[in-house]
Amino acid sequence: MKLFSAEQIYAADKFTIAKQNITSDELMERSAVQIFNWMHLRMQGAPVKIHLFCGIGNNGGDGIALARHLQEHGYNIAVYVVNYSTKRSKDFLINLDRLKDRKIWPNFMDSDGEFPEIGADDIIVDAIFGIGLNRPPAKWVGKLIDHFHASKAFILSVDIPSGLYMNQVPEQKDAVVRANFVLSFQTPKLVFFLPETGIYIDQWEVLDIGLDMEFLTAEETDYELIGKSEVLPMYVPRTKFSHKGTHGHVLLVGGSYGKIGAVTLASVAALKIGSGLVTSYVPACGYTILQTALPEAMVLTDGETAITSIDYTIKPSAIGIGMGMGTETQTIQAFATFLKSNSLPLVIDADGLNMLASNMELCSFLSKQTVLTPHEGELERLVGKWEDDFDKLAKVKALSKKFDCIVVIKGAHTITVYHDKGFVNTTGNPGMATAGCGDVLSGIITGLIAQGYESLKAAIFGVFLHGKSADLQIESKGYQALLASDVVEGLGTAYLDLFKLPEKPPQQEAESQE
Ligand SMILES: NC(=O)C1=CN([C@@H]2O[C@H](COP(=O)(O)OP(=O)(O)OC[C@H]3O[C@@H](n4cnc5c(N)ncnc54)[C@H](O)[C@@H]3O)[C@@H](O)[C@H]2O)[C@@H](O)CC1
Ligand SMILES: Nc1ncnc2c1ncn2[C@@H]1O[C@H](COP(=O)(O)OP(=O)(O)O)[C@@H](O)[C@H]1O
Ligand SMILES: [K+]
Repeated sequence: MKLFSAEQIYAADKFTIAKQNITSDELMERSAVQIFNWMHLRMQGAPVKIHLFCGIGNNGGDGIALARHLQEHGYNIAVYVVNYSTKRSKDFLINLDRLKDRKIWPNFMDSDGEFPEIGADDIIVDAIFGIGLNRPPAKWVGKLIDHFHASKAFILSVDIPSGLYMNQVPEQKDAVVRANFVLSFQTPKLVFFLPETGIYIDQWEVLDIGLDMEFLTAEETDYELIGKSEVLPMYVPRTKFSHKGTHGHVLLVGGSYGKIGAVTLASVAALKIGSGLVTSYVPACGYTILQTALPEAMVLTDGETAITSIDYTIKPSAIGIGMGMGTETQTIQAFATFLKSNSLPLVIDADGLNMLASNMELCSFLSKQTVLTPHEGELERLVGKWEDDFDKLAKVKALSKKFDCIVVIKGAHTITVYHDKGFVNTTGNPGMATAGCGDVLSGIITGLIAQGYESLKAAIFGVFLHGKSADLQIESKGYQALLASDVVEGLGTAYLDLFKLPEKPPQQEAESQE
């Protein structure tokens, strides 16, 4: 699913209005009806108090139009106009008149007034600011938002939590609505998924307001959200007459005394994701461990407790390097010599990234489209400190372009960046914040590349399957008990899940609840 910028959404509105020969007010009405239907389906006329806080732009207009529908269906509403500016939008005014025609008089709030009482069991509809926010909200609006939070009422945000920008991190962290639920028009927003801005959203859902599909399909976006429908076309099935040689040979180089587990986890993940052969290249202290833990893998050794040179005669189809490798001087030398001579597809993780960060000149020797899989700590060593999430993404894009590499920024929503484009993952859970999960990911990605997946697809698909496996595993194991080995174990079911159809089509599901 594409993640559009505010400019693209405004352009889509304009295009849709012209093509479908409707007015902007009709588009607003569609949006409001969609929100109303969503609420009505769940509330079934319940007499809960609904406080609608509406700004004076189009987001406010949506809220005012919604208030009319709620009132027509007998809901218990209170409407407030958050009068932060005198520049009211045309469609806001049209809807305000319609509300007044029905004898509904909103409370106009400004910097002087008192805030209304809101009960903990009430519902707040947040329609103060939408995607048009372009400067910090006034102080009193920030206080109103504090008042929302203090009430403990359920907050439903229209389109985007008020106070969040589309393309930057908010300056005042407390002047942003923390939404329990966001109903986002047509597409989710990038800020729902970034660590500094995603914290304002518990749950979200997209409402289709019928923006022109032709326009949306043709429009290129900087970011894409990766779900099942995006990765399914990437899947390459096995053929009947394939054999182990068909599915690639992974070479994993890593491990040091006390950290042989890292390369073991990567090796088993590479096998589980489907590579035909796996060779693990470890210091001698890891030989027995690996051969015992993983009889399916072949083992090559060098040095006693850390790798001192990387020499082999096998012909791997992809190489993963760095897991638990350490950063001893001789290991760095071996790593540098290896990079200078290697032209095979490569994945670099953990200490491989640390060695790269302290010797950035080595980046020019990376084979084309090398996959780097840093967590934020490793990333900072590579690109330096960033000001905020947007600055981080800009820095990563610059790195990707400079060295033609793919950067997998690991996190709650892992983002795979290649040149100017980012792919935002939707699977995974906090159970994965446990030792070794990153090693598993590097084994998965290397294993997919070895099987013939292009490096970018391997990174995107691998990140998806890694998170999906963990999502399926926590259903029986819970968050706390999840181990990296469980994520490896679940890879088979993650593959199978790709082909699972929803039990009922969503439409039917919705109808049957009515
Ligand atoms: N395609 C869509 O997604 C549609 C979106 N609609 C709604 O339209 C919204 C966008 O509406 P607008 O562009 O009117 O913008 P908003 O309603 O988000 O913002 C209000 C206006 O206030 C001004 N403003 C921004 N920051 C301010 C601040 N801190 N203090 C005072 N004034 C400030 C801006 O100039 C802006 O025009 C969407 O979020 C959505 O709710 C729908 O009504 C129609 C279709
Ligand atoms: N809260 C979370 N939600 C989703 N995924 C997570 C979360 N925390 C960690 N992960 C995932 O788990 C993996 C952890 O990797 P990493 O930090 O390198 O661990 P390690 O070095 O122990 O292997 C990454 O793929 C990351 O995206
Ligand atoms: K809002």
